[in-house]
Amino acid sequence: MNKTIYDKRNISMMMDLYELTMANGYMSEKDRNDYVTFDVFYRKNPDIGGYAIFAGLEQVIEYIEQMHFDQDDIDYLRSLHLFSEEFLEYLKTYHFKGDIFAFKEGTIMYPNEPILTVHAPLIDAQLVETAILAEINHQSLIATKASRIVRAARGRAVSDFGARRAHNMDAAVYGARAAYIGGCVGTATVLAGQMFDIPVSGTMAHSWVMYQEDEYTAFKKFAEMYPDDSILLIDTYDVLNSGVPNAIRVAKEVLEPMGKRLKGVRLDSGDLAYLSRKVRQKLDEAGLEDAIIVASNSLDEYTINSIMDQGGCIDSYGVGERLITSKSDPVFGAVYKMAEAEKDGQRIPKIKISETVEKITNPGRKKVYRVYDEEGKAVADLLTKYDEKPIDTSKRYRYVDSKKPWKNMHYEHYSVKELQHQVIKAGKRVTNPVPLKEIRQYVADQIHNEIWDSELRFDNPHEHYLDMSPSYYEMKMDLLYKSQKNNEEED
Ligand SMILES: Nc1ncnc2c1ncn2[C@@H]1O[C@H](COP(=O)(O)OP(=O)(O)OP(=O)(O)O)[C@@H](O)[C@H]1O
Ligand SMILES: O=P(O)(O)OC[C@H]1O[C@H](OP(=O)(O)OP(=O)(O)O)[C@H](O)[C@@H]1O
Ligand SMILES: O=C(O)c1cccnc1
Repeated sequence: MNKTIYDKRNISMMMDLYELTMANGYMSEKDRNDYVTFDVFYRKNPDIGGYAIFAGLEQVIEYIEQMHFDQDDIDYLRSLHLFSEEFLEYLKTYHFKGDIFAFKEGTIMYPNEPILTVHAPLIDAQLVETAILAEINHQSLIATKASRIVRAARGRAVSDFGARRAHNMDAAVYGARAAYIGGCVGTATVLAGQMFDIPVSGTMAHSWVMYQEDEYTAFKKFAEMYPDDSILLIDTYDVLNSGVPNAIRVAKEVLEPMGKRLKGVRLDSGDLAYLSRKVRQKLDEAGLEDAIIVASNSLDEYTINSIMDQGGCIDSYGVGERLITSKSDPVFGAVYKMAEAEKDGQRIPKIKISETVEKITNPGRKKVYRVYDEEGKAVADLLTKYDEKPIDTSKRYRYVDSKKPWKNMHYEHYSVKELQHQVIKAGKRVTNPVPLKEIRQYVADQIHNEIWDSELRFDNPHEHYLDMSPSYYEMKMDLLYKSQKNNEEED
């Protein structure tokens, strides 16, 4: 079989040109083998929500481990007339040499905390920026959207129907992965099912009904072929006057004589709350109480919430375009910022100052903890310096609320969990891939057991606290003060 351009491409080249032009420049830095630290973080939750889900880590690890440049790549880069021969030679044997620490995939996360940290020689740390951000931004966005949609469905199943509306094939397949992590029960996308062991399912398209001489024949042929698995699309002509009566007739005339039950029907247009109630009534009257009603048509958490409020009788939602593109808020916005650089054996914290307070970064290598109350609810996240002594939870702990730093604040009767774990050591993975089902369960467990309800609500959710240890806060303030002083001296 011919290899397509998709299979032949070298994903190591999936980076912005400036990563390479900077790396080429770093070749002549005498300290280029010293380590630097970059943090990945994001600034606001999608859809003005109260949380997000960290997804895409496995693809980051795979990218890092495979990094290499083939002769074709070197030839192409040479043709750009931007790079020294020394740099091109260096790329020929390139592999990533640094360390990566990250939240476990599926961890609930909040703005402005380091969800992934790269600690690596300067060139290595720079080259991986684009791919890390692309993977984390995409899958975290879709996992978060899926989680919102699944919660709106209040226990009804949600399936990913998005492939055809995704921005391309990768977006469809990795989007299906992320949607499953976020709580979808499965996907219609066969390649995603095959690649990631996600349950696949489906119904039928309007073309099946339109191609046959009439709706009844279409339903009959399908039911004969798939007697255990027929979900009949009932809205091609007239849901209540034709679709439902034909579905009931097939259940009675075709399936019952085979000893089978009709699995269900699908609605794909009209007022889904009203129609589903009517359809339910008619199916029940015909003794088909166990037949399910699937609904689709440009659904998202807002329409599903509304349909649920209206008493819609829908057992399963198929959600496509608004999930796979996160249509209502399509940019996750995670960034990659330098936090620290080593020079002559000294660790120097770096801070990015901005006129906008939200854009001032959290400097230095750090640790991030989730703090739990006695009931196991996550009350806050906490940043400390990397080398602070471990937190002794038998004692009350003084922290700084960075929005109200003058207040004297303490945690009492609490426990903590460190959120970052090493996933790459000297360029090699040090954690096994986690089965997707486990990641999905981990997300569900946090949502059901750990997260405050006030963070889960769609309107005006509670903003999760990001606290700081006193010495971390002091270090940040000191850097801000020094940088202001330097600026004043320059003026
Ligand atoms: N009862 C309902 N409450 C809230 N939203 C609904 C309800 N029923 C359907 N919707 C949503 O309203 C929108 C209706 O869109 P649209 O007008 O395109 O559908 P339609 O009437 O079925 O037309 P078409 O046949 O072209 O799909 C969809 O996003 C659908 O999910
Ligand atoms: O609306 P979404 O959330 O994106 O869900 C996927 C949509 O894709 C299909 O429609 P399409 O018109 O592509 O094909 P069809 O003829 O099978 O309805 C399906 O019927 C859904 O309406
Ligand atoms: O199986 C279905 O019903 C389906 C799958 C993808 C898109 N729309 C519908």
